[in-house]
Amino acid sequence: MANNTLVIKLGGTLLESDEALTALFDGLTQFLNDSHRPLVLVHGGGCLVDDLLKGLGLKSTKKNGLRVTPFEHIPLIAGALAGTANKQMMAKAIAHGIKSVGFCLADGGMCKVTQLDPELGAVGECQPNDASLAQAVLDMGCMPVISSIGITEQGELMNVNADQAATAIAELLGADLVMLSDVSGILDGKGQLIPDMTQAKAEELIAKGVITGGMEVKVRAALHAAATLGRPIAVASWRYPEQLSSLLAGGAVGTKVMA
Ligand SMILES: Nc1ncnc2c1ncn2[C@@H]1O[C@H](COP(=O)(O)OP(=O)(O)O)[C@@H](O)[C@H]1O
Ligand SMILES: CC(=O)N[C@@H](CCC(=O)OP(=O)(O)O)C(=O)O
Repeated sequence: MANNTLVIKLGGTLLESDEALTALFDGLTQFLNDSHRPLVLVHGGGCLVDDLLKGLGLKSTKKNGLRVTPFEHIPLIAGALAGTANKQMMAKAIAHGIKSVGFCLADGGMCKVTQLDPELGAVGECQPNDASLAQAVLDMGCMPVISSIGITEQGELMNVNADQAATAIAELLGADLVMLSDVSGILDGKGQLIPDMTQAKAEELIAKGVITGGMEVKVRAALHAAATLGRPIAVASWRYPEQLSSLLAGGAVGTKVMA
């Protein structure tokens, strides 16, 4: 049987606008009604973490797009991502009549998470592991809503970049992957949308400093998923929900990342 599961990664800045979040869920509801495809959401929430840490007078830095996460910050970050962000996404789903279940990467052993680099602190690297819980939830007609908090085999909480988490979940389920961010796709040095992205082109633009920070992490994650899943990964905006059905039908919206 063909697997037509779709994983959508939602960038956290979406949570800063209730209007944009509602419009996006209107589009998702329409998509679910029209296509009846199993849908999984993986979400970020970096902006919520920024606000929380700033409010508490704590400094937070990023290294190559990844948040340096001192172990004393991880309970707060887990609260913002697996708590606030996850439940705000679920709340919007429920208000749209979409039955959903909120998870982190550790639930049911979905993903194996290990510490990425001691210099980054409690930052995790994520591998797909056990699909049975997510699949059972999809088979029940519910939508998994997954945050990027993971737990190591030693029982330590880890902060995983949400693009890397979405890639692992798409690989776990053999699903299509669409990454929705606050930009219309990958942009060139003049701010113009690049319709197609390959590994070679990405390396060139990263070396030139055109693709930086969070987008560098996203592009590398998308290239990884495109290679392992053998299909293009879309990077597009959550700002234009009216383009969602065309995008989800494989139309030319945003950037198509190919291995
Ligand atoms: N070449 C590029 N094209 C588009 N965005 C870029 C590029 N280089 C850096 N960026 C930055 O990457 C951001 C998107 O990454 P990120 O903030 O991690 O998004 P999200 O939270 O949606 O995952 C953009 O808002 C932009 O500031
Ligand atoms: C390690 C790391 O960088 N973790 C991210 C997790 C959240 C995230 O990726 O959120 P967005 O998708 O909204 O950017 C962070 O702490 O910001």
